[in-house]
Amino acid sequence: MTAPAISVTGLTKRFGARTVVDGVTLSVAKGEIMGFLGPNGSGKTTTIRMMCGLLEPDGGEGRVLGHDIRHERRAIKRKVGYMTQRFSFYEDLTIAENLNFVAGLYGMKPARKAVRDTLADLGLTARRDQLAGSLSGGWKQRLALAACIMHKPDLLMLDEPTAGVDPKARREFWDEIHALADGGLTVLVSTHYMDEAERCHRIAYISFGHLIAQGKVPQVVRDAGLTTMIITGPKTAEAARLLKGALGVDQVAPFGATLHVVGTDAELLKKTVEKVARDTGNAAADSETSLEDVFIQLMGESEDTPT
Ligand SMILES: Nc1ncnc2c1ncn2[C@@H]1O[C@H](COP(=O)(O)OP(=O)(O)OP(=O)(O)O)[C@@H](O)[C@H]1O
Repeated sequence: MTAPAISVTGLTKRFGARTVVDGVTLSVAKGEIMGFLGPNGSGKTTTIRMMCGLLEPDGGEGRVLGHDIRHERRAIKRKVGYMTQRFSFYEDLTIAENLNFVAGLYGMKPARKAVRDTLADLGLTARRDQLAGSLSGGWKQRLALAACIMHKPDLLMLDEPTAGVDPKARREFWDEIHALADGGLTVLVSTHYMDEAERCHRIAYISFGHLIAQGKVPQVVRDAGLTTMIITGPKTAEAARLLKGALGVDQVAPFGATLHVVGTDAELLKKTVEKVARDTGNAAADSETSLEDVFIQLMGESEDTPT
């Protein structure tokens, strides 16, 4: 078996008196796409920065691409492509000029060939002379990705790469990520989008610096142990009012003309939902629990027990 691309245990980081990453243990196989999820400020970026060799951990240890995360940070940095949340280019330079600049930063020789190959790999050749500032959100992300993979990294760290990008461009971006992973690149990607989480091979969920769930998406959904029911009919708003805070009900959310109701105690939930549906002249039915239901639940639970 080949060594994992990432294998870290007990990763911890403190800023002043605050522990923002607390004992994170994570393993990512070569060629795997690992999704990193969690509320704002939960410690995703900080964890990514420790694993890229950009930030020294206060506790924990591990290896990334075979290098020690404490003592071989330079070697890690060379082999990682890191797309930060606010990736920026020179807006008044063309796509090709921006990539040329990045090739120069990495000391790539011959730069012209590296740029030409990267443009071709990411379908940017036809736009090579377009000014970066005039690109749509989707093409900007593609240019950012091009800049991150030009030096042929073995590991790609993407921090919310598609924030604010439309669904079609996001889908194309993800097709690209999968193509890169098929070629052996390992990808760790943080996101707030459920559809993107579902496109990862595995996901890890972090809350208040703690890793509280990880696995394949169906496994994470199963492990959450939730039951979901839907209510449909003419009076879903009235049903929602009655269900909020009712026995056995943890979440109530309208989705178009239906109401999703989620709880941890299946029996109690069913009893309450069926009664409310009857009383309001609506219909109740069993439904599938979604990943979003699970994340909302995890967020709620961790709010109750902050560390
Ligand atoms: N250099 C720093 N100094 C002090 N506090 C910091 C520093 N970097 C991050 N933090 C704090 O650490 C916590 C975790 O931040 P981090 O950026 O890792 O979270 P995140 O999960 O990536 O959030 P988001 O989804 O909003 O990007 C936040 O409360 C943040 O304010």
